[in-house]
Amino acid sequence: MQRTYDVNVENFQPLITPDEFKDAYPLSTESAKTILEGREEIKRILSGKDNRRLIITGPCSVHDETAALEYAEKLCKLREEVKDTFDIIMRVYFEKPRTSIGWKGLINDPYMDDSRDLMEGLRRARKLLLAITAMGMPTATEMLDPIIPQYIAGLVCWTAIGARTTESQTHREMSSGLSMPVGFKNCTDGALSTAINSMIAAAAPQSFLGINEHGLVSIVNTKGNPYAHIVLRGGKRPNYDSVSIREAVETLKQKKLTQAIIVDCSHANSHKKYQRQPIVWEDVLNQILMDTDTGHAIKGLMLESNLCQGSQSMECAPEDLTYGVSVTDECISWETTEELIMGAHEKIKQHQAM
Ligand SMILES: O=C[C@H](O)[C@H](O)COP(=O)(O)O
Ligand SMILES: C=C(OP(=O)(O)O)C(=O)O
Repeated sequence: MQRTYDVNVENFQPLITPDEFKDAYPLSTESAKTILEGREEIKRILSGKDNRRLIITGPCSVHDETAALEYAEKLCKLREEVKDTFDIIMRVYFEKPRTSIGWKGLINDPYMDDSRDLMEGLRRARKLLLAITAMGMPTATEMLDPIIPQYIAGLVCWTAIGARTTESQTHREMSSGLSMPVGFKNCTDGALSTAINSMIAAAAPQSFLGINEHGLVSIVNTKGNPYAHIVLRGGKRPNYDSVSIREAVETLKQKKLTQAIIVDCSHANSHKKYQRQPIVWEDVLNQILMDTDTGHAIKGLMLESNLCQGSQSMECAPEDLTYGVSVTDECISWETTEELIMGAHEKIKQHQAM
């Protein structure tokens, strides 16, 4: 009889189980300390127990581990310098959600040649997260595939659910079981309601299908994630201005949700132009310095930043790419990043001394 299932599947390639994988690339004591302390600091900031703000900064996507490590080293030093005012977390993004098609990130296609060696991608992602957390740098990523967390989520301090998946039940269920605070982006058209509904769904206990650490397909029963929050990234129009932030605060209040907002200075808030990120940054910083309840609700800022500014096309061979330049969205340079963060640190210090 003609097959009625898997008609469009080319083949299945079994993976090693999450526990075998974690045994091969184990968590060190230093990394465990960074992750556990990093998550606690984020929770304290989101809940208002710590007055500092979060800065989630780093490349739009990691495609070159050497450049990511160089960035992490610089960021570690900066993190130490501004630790009185900010808690810096590094964007270490391996999964890229595409509007239609395109490179889906280091895990999906680590050789960037469409060979799609996911096992190698997972290995490289885990090794990089281990190296970055061993330096003492807390990590942020976007979780897209619902199986991947079993392989790497133990090394992540903050997770985003992106604008393209914020309305997805699968991602809300997954978030309800994740071990770290999860930020839900508003959806691509700018509607807040999808992210607000996500926060409610993620905070609730859920039951769904997943895999356990032995790789067994299982019913996953979760407790709910108490640290789900909203990330404003713009939509049809930017939403970092004080009127938009006020609207978000009022909506969170009405729904009796924690008034904790992270503003993404990139994406639709900057029309994906790296030159506009500093404009958004300064505006949001001024709102924070206003000491109003909207300013207090802004718990963090996100930057897309790399060693060098701009972006490059992936049309050339991977070895011909320019070092330290994004292959996905445009990023600000390291120099601009340092200038923005140091400038904000000084302004907050002066404000506190007044
Ligand atoms: O952050 C990255 C991109 O904005 C996201 O992956 C969508 O990219 P695309 O619209 O180029 O596919
Ligand atoms: C894809 C991203 O953002 P968004 O979901 O807001 O487009 C991202 O931060 O890499």
